[in-house]
Amino acid sequence: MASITDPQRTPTPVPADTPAARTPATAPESGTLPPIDAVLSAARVVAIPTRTRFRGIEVREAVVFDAPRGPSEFSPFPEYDDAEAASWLAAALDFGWGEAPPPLRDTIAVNATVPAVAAEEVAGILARFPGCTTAKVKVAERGQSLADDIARVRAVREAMGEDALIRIDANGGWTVDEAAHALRTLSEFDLDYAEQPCVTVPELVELRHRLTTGRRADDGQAEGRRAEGERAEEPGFLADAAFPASAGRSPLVRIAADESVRKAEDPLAVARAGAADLLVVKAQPLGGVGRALRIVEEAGLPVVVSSALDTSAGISMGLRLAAALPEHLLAGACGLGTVALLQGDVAADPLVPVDGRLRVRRPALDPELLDRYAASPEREAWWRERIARCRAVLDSRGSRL
Ligand SMILES: O=C(O)CCC(=O)C1=CC=C[C@@H](O)[C@@H]1C(=O)O
Ligand SMILES: [Mg+2]
Repeated sequence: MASITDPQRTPTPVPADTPAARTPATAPESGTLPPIDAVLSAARVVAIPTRTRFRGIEVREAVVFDAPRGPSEFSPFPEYDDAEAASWLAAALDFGWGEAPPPLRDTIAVNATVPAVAAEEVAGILARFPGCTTAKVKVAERGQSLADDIARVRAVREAMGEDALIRIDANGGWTVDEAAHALRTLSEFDLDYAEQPCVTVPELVELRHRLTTGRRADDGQAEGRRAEGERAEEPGFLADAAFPASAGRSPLVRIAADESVRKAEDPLAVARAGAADLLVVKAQPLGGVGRALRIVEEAGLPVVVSSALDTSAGISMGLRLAAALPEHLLAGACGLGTVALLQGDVAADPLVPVDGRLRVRRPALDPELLDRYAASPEREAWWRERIARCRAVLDSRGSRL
């Protein structure tokens, strides 16, 4: 990323519930990144247990900033390298010290997010998302089977009723063959879309082709399975060589790209390749609200704004992105209700769904909660060093607010 400058941005009033009247006394000169000392002195590191294991995580660590423009967050997953994590820092600095684009709406509908839990646990998870009429269900979890996925999706359909929209997210866990088979099987649940069913853009292209025509692009033999995939041993996964032709030209189920946007060198490649019907966009990995907006506008595909399992500080960044999107590009409920999956939060009035929606706001950080969830001194030091290294990466890229 050469720059996170957005000359189009106009100053926006800080929403009422921010620690507001805080003048941007420490705000940097327009465009310049805030000094590292100011960034570190605004930082608090928290470690918040999840209610249920989610993408292998049982404790969510995050840095939250008590920044001049309001709370902000830096929470790349620990395994990400500095080059990738630097974009998350750009986003945090942009939201905490820069100007956010003006919101076009006051509330955002959100989906319930259902981790890869046993079917019996589904109702308990959904109860944390009151009023949500869309659910996103994790599937293709390592060590589980398609039968587990079907049982989980069925439990969601039974709990939410026929009118609910159900999406699935495979996090790239399937080969093309596995995905084609799984999506045909899951089509009885009338899915809204399937998020990142396979890892690569060519795989997504092939899958979309197959879901549209019922045939393989090369009309050849079944491809090999993902070598390390435990699910690969499941009988019947290759029984799809003659995938039944779908009627007409629309795919059996829409394909959404997530990792192919947020982890790609070129976040627009997936749209250019015609590999997805819609995009899932996240403000932190894409370098901030302004940059994500530009990517969405260039891609020209409908989007769902989603969380990175952030605290309310990071969720407010995602909300601001969702609130700034042109209406025709917003593809339904956003994946921003995930504070409900955490055991606690950094705000006394957290951004959890009410009547299936979140109000667009930046809740203040609560000092008592920051103390309660403070990370250990070792983890605190690790995150502070990470911030300094990522900040150096941004300097080397010539990044600006
Ligand atoms: O989109 C949602 O409903 C919630 C957010 C979500 O699913 C994710 C958050 C954080 C990490 C990701 O593995 C995961 C995703 O893949 O979309
Ligand atoms: Mg996803």
